[in-house]
Amino acid sequence: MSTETSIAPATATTDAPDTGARSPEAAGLITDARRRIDDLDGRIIGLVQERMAVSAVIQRERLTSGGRRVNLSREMEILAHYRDQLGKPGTALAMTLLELSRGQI
Ligand SMILES: O=C(O)C(=O)C[C@]1(C(=O)O)C=C[C@@H](O)C=C1
Repeated sequence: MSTETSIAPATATTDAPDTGARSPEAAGLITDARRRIDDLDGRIIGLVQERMAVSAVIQRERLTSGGRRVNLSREMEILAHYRDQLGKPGTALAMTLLELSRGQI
């Protein structure tokens, strides 16, 4: 048996992960765009973790000074900001960020 028969052809469609595309061109474009999305997601997660750390500093300072962990008027500002920029789903995103940053209330 020759090696040629046992090796799959190295085309874009066979090399790419499942993209759902129906042409090598579309598969290539989708694979490149998915790499950018993976990179953006990694940066977004890093920013969320940075936000959590900054929020923890604020909360610790307020608690140590005798205040409360939560500041609802500030949370309303943040929710409004996200809603203004992203619409209704922005509110849900901000609520998730707040929960990640200060836990459930
Ligand atoms: O801005 C503050 O005062 C914070 O404590 C930060 C933060 C936030 O993560 O955005 C966290 C808890 C508060 O309830 C409000 C906002």
